[in-house]
Amino acid sequence: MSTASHSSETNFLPLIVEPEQLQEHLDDPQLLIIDVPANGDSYRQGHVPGAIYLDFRYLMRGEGPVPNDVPTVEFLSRLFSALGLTRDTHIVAYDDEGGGWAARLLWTLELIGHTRYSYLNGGIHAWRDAGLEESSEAVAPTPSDYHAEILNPQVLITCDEIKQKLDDKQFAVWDARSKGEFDGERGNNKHLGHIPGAVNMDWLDVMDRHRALRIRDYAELVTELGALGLTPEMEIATHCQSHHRSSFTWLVGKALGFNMRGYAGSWGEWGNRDDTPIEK
Ligand SMILES: O=S(=O)([O-])[S-]
Repeated sequence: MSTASHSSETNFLPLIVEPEQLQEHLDDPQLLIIDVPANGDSYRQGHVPGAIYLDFRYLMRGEGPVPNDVPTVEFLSRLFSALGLTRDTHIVAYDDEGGGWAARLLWTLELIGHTRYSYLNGGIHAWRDAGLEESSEAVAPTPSDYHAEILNPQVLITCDEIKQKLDDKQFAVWDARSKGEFDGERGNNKHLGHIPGAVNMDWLDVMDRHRALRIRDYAELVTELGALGLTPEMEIATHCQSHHRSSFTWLVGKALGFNMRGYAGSWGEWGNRDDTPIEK
């Protein structure tokens, strides 16, 4: 069995890759394109040529008090071996919903120290919008022997850490849920509302609906986030209900140069405990 180590350092594609850029690299042997759609039929209907399919449910633990938590390292080792990850693989992830599940995959890779990755900006919608060729042929992965360990634990933030940091002026919480959930008017949790001091920018508002769900203009986003009190110097925890939508805000924050951490427990944990402060 191989031992855990960070991925190779140099990336041949940027963090956020455009369809045309990806197309130029489709034949690169180090490239592993992963389609992780919200709707399982999306892959069958058409995917980027050579892309393999990943069921998004494998990115969460699926059991225990916080089912949306990170899977065990044993599970992640099996998962990434089945997908064929090696230290030199450059992963490009995308989905059919503007980046939520793709970003959860990339966030998980960052957590295990595999930083050779990109997000296909806008996912399959942008690929289609660019008029590029699609395939409907299923691609089988070539398994590897990948040994996962949590090598970048700071990419994750826990409930207790957030509680301890709430009075820290250099710390902020970006709640990626809808306004209704943030205001405590919607949700199926024991307690509704938000983390005290959190700011709300819905993940959908980060996507450009006129540009096939690509990430909106960076300068505009930085200005809007700044107006909410989020700046690149701060440590920012982001969450939603189960760290799916907020994986995308984590990725976008990272692309903008912010210091982001993902709260995997999210409101599924915070809103169902009795020892967490809540504001409405
Ligand atoms: O998108 S979600 O994790 O909040 S259900």
